[in-house]
Amino acid sequence: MFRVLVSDAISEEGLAPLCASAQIDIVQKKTTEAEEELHTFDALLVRSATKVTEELLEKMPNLKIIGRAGVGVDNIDVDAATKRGIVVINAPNGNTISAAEHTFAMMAALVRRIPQAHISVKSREWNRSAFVGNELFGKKLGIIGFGRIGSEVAKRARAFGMSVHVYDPFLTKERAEKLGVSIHSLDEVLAAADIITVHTPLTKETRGLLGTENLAKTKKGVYLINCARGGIIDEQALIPFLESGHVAGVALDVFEQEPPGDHPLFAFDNVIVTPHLGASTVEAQLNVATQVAEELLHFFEGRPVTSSINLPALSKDVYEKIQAFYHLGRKLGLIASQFMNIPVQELSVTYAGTVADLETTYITRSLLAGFLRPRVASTVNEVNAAMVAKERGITYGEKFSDETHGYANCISLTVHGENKTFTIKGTHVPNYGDRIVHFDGVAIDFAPEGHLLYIQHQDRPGMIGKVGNVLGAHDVNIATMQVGRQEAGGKAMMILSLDKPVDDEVLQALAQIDDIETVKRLEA
Ligand SMILES: NC(=O)C1=CN([C@@H]2O[C@H](COP(=O)(O)OP(=O)(O)OC[C@H]3O[C@@H](n4cnc5c(N)ncnc54)[C@H](O)[C@@H]3O)[C@@H](O)[C@H]2O)C=CC1
Ligand SMILES: O=C(O)CCC(=O)C(=O)O
Repeated sequence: MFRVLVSDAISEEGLAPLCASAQIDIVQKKTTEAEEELHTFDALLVRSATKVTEELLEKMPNLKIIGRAGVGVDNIDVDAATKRGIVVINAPNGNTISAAEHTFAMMAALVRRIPQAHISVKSREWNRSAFVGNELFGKKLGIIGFGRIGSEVAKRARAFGMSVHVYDPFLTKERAEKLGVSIHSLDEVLAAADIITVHTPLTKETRGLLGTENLAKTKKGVYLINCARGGIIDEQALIPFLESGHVAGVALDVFEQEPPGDHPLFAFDNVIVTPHLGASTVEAQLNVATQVAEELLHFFEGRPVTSSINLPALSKDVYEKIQAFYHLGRKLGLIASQFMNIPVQELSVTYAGTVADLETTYITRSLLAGFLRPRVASTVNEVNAAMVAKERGITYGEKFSDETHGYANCISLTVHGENKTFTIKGTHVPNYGDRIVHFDGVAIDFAPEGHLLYIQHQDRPGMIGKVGNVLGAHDVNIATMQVGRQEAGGKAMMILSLDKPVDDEVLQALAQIDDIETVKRLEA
């Protein structure tokens, strides 16, 4: 049974698939009301009201996934979640249309002074000359940030006969041409636009993007709109530009502090505001709730999630192809880590054959997580493996090669320790399973499963019998045994698969046999 805490107002209809699952127990409460049981939840579902801080995560040690029913994840400490191996997902496009329509509604309201006129008429006034506005037709719209919402705003602007000037450093020429907009530098957009609307995430680069310096570059009489995130337009910096009339009007749906309280901008008649309503439509809320609910179900069923913030995106098709290698990678890392139970500096992974054409980043993350698991006390998985490796000074890299050693695919892991280097190679055989085909310089063939025992010895007659006798005397049954050697009479090894794990006493008894040099327990 998985326990899900829904701590913000999320569409009940959208959550229905989760509620219907017999495997899922849903609790709808604010985190502050669930203090006593926070440690029991596997998943947390939020909108923007819940602040998912490091402190909250500390109280939720069982948490595996955080779902944001919306786009912006700035209310979630994603780094802290990543560090703990918690997957963060969002609903990237469920509210795009609503946010674009709200932006457009704000734009029309701003240039036609609709909110001001509305208040005036309801105050029993009839002052038509006080509310002369501007047409949108023929105006230049500057869009900063041309992702999902920015591009939907552009489509609507073109339908209104506006020309659209875009600044987005990541926008390709092809996409701009397809949507009938022109790409410009930020300065060009600032200088040309009659109306500027921002649609970027709030990042180090975009915080204060429209501050004093850039506001001074805008056209006199410009209108500004922020329906993205508070702080992209610097609220304090706006004040002198509104006082001087340089900025003709501002529409804000979002604020640096939400709720904004008694904000100095509210004193300006030409500043119109809404309380973060961009996504507040029945349709958007149903969409985002349905998207995160479906993703959560996939996650709990062990299927891939497609909208994770802290994992590489993985479609169902790709997941199905890499699944087998993902498990093989995990086993290679796990076995190598136990074999090289010394400090290591570097892991080098080489992919050959069919696996080299797949999304190997995921496989490498899985291998890294397998490698780190015996070494760290906290949770380590593909979400935080790269971060944990970095913290421990372990670097890793991927290579591609043609050397498959006769197999259709081969993953090779070389671990570099201070005075020792170790290589393990594995292959996945469809309908048969994973096989380790090379272990520390010796060609061998065994399944990386269960309780394994590695014995390195001199190649002498009678070794197998001696090992069998010791294990038999300790009531340990051998399921399979594979032997390999570099050359006759030289270094040889046995890999045994046992029905139960062996204790230190058995290891010591085996190590005392003449010609046995090393004995290691390996759990896979
Ligand atoms: N008011 C509301 O209720 C809602 C607000 N939002 C917010 O709207 C914003 C946009 O959302 P989406 O379009 O879905 O995101 P998106 O990720 O599809 O698009 C963001 C765009 O910003 C661009 N960008 C990033 N850094 C930039 C920079 N320094 N300068 C210029 N462009 C930059 C990116 O290349 C990308 O094209 C986000 O902040 C999101 O949180 C989203 C939904 C509802
Ligand atoms: O959940 C909401 O209403 C806010 C939506 C939003 O800002 C977002 O999706 O980024």
